[in-house]
Amino acid sequence: MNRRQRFLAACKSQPVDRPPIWVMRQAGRHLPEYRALKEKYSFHELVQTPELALEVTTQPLRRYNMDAAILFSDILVIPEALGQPYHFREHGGIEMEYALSSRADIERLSVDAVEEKLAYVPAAIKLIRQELGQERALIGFGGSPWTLATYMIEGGSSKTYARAKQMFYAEPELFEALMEKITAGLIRYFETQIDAGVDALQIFDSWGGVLSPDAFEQASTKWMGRIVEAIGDRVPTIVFSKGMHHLLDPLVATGADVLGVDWTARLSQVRRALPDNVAVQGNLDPIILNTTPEIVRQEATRILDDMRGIDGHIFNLGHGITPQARIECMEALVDTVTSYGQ
Ligand SMILES: Cc1c2[nH]c(c1CCC(=O)O)Cc1[nH]c(c(CCC(=O)O)c1C)Cc1[nH]c(c(CCC(=O)O)c1C)Cc1[nH]c(c(C)c1CCC(=O)O)C2
Repeated sequence: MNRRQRFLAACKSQPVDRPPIWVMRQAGRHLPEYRALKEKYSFHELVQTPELALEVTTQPLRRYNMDAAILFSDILVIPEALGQPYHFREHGGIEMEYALSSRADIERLSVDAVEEKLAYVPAAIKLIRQELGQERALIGFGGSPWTLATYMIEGGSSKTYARAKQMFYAEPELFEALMEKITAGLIRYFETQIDAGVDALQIFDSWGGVLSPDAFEQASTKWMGRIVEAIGDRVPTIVFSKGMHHLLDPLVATGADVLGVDWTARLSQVRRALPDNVAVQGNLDPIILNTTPEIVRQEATRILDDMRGIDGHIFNLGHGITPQARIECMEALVDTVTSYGQ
């Protein structure tokens, strides 16, 4: 069983020799070689130039013996392709060029140019696929419609999500019109990723956790379910809804093969509460990677022991790695998981 096969088997809850591992946001600021590239190129240049996206995607694989690569890109390329560009704030966080507020703003968004505007993505995927061969899995991704809507309605990163929630509750028709457009754009985007050669797709529902249970179904999982249905069985799907492991029914109803789980839940309990054919991905607290290799080994082993003998586990963090993560800690993590049980 090679690394790609191990990853794909775990996605389908089939038995594997050990859990496959990859790390959310594995490419990026914790790597000195990424920071060196950022001296020369902007984030947008890295994302939009296939050769540079290939380089950044494969940087973590050269250091760590990971089972899967994740395409280097961002969830915000979809709002950008629909007509709402993004930038970075001086002191962290996202700033959209404007905030959506009226029907006219939403009508102006167009899904027609998604393939053309994001043509650099399949181009990068083909290069990465060539480099990885069939040895390691390649994961494509996008944001969930709800998570993207928060950036689009708030006009950037938000602490309260008040404007997005207000539109959902008080202007349901407007909200639906926006969600229809985002979802249609995402489906076209995911299809181009599949055609270009990704092995699996992850939907990042990073801000699902700010919603009430009923709103979570209406504003988030309903739309993710449409996307999963459109993807069908062409590639496995992973839905990561941060902070939502207490609402497994709507997450299972999306039809996803794998559910991402954050660090606040005991993974074996979540897995046991799920149907046999729904796997879990997670769930080390990312902050542990800022401590010491000894602590990382101890905490990763706790998760591995907890999941011992249970099929359908992809090892990952409970959310993205932080820029402060130490290389020695990442090495210890990957070593602990890849040598487990041998
Ligand atoms: C919410 C979200 C975004 N982008 C993403 C999410 C969902 C994942 C999550 O919940 O963690 C997803 C994402 N963003 C990036 C990836 C690359 C693939 C990977 O290695 O996982 C992925 C999967 C690169 C990136 N995306 C970004 C960086 C850092 C850019 C830099 O080099 O400064 C990277 C490597 C920028 C980004 N993009 C976004 C934010 C909030 C930021 C940070 C802004 C800041 O505070 O500086 C939006």
